[in-house]
Amino acid sequence: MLSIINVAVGIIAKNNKVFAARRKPGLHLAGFWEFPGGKIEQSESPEQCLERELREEFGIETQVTHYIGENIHSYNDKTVRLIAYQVEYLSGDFQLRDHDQMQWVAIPELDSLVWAEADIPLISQFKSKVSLTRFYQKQASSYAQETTSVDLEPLYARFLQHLKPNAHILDLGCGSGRDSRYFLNHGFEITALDGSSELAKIAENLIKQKVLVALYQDMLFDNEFDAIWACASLLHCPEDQILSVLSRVNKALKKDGVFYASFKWGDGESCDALGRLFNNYNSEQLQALVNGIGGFKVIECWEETKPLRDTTQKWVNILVRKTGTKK
Ligand SMILES: Nc1nc2c([nH]c(=O)n2[C@@H]2O[C@H](COP(=O)(O)OP(=O)(O)OP(=O)(O)O)[C@@H](O)[C@H]2O)c(=O)[nH]1
Repeated sequence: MLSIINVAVGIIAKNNKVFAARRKPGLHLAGFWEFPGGKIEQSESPEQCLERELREEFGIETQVTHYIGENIHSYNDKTVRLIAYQVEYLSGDFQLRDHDQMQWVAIPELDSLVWAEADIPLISQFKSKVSLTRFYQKQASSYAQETTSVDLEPLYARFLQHLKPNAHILDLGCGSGRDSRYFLNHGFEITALDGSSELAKIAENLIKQKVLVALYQDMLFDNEFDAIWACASLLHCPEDQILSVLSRVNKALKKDGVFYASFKWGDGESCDALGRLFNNYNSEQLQALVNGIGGFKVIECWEETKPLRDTTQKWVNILVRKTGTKK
C-alpha cells in the first residue's frame, strides 16, 4: 500500500475572492490549479508548514486563521491528504516560483477553474463554511441584535396554522434564537441548531435551553420532528450541497411534517459585501428543486419584498409538507 503524503494547503480570501495558482510544467499535476501549500515536514505543524510554504513559494507573509477541512485522494502514482486552512495575507508581493499563473477567483466562480482533483471537495467545504467563519462567528452579537427586533408575526402564523399544539419544531439555523423563543412562548417544543458556536451561545441565553452546534450539511435526524423552520438559513447552503441538505430535512421530518424555508430572490450563487455566500432562487426554481427531491408536496411558495436597513430585499419563501421518505 502506498503511504499517504500529508499536504497543508491555504485558502487565502480577500474581497470575496480566493487565491489560486497553476502548477508549472514539469511538476506533478502541471497545468492544474491548486491552493498554495506543500508537504508537511517532520517536526512541523500543518500551520507552520503552510506559513513556510507560502513564504518560500510566493514570497508572502501569512497567518493561518482556522481549519476548513481535509480530503484524501489517490492519484495513479501517489495518495495525498490535503489539509486545508483559511489563511490571512499579511504582507509581501506575490511572486511565482513553482507556478506559471495565479489569479484571484470570485467565490461563486471557483468551480470554473480546472482544479487538481484532490482540491475539488475542499472547494465545497470552504463554501459551506465561508459565511459562518467570515461573518456569523465574528459578528454574532451585532447580527443577533439586528435580527432579534424584526417582527415576523404574520410569517409565524402562516407556518403555525399547519401544526398541532405542542408540535416539535426544529429551528434549523436558529441564529439569535428569536424564532425559537416565539415558538417556545406559544407552547411548542423546540430543538434549536446553528452552525455558529457564537450565535448558539447568544441563542441559549435567550431561550434558556441548549442549542446544538452543527452544520445542516451534517445533520442526521431521522423521523424526529413535526416541523422544520429554516428562516433565512439555508440561503447560505452552497448550490452543490442543497439537494443533500433537503434530503436530510425530509428524513428528519415525521410523515406529514411541515417545512418552511426562505431564500433571497435571484439566480445562483453570489457573495455580499460582508463575505457571506448566498444561494439564490426565484419561486419557479425553488419549487422545481423541492419537487425534484420527491417525498415533498409544496403547500405554497411566494415572493415578497421587505425593507432591509436603508433599502429593500426580495425574498422567496416555501412551505412544504412531507408526503413520503426520500429514498
Ligand atoms: N500544494 C498543493 N499540492 C497539491 C494540491 N492538490 C494536490 O493534489 N496537491 C498535490 O500534493 C502534493 C504536494 O506537493 P508540492 O509539490 O506542492 O509540495 P512541496 O512544495 O512540499 O514539494 P517538493 O518537496 O516536491 O518541493 C503534490 O503531489 C501535489 O500535486 C494543492 O491544492 N496544493
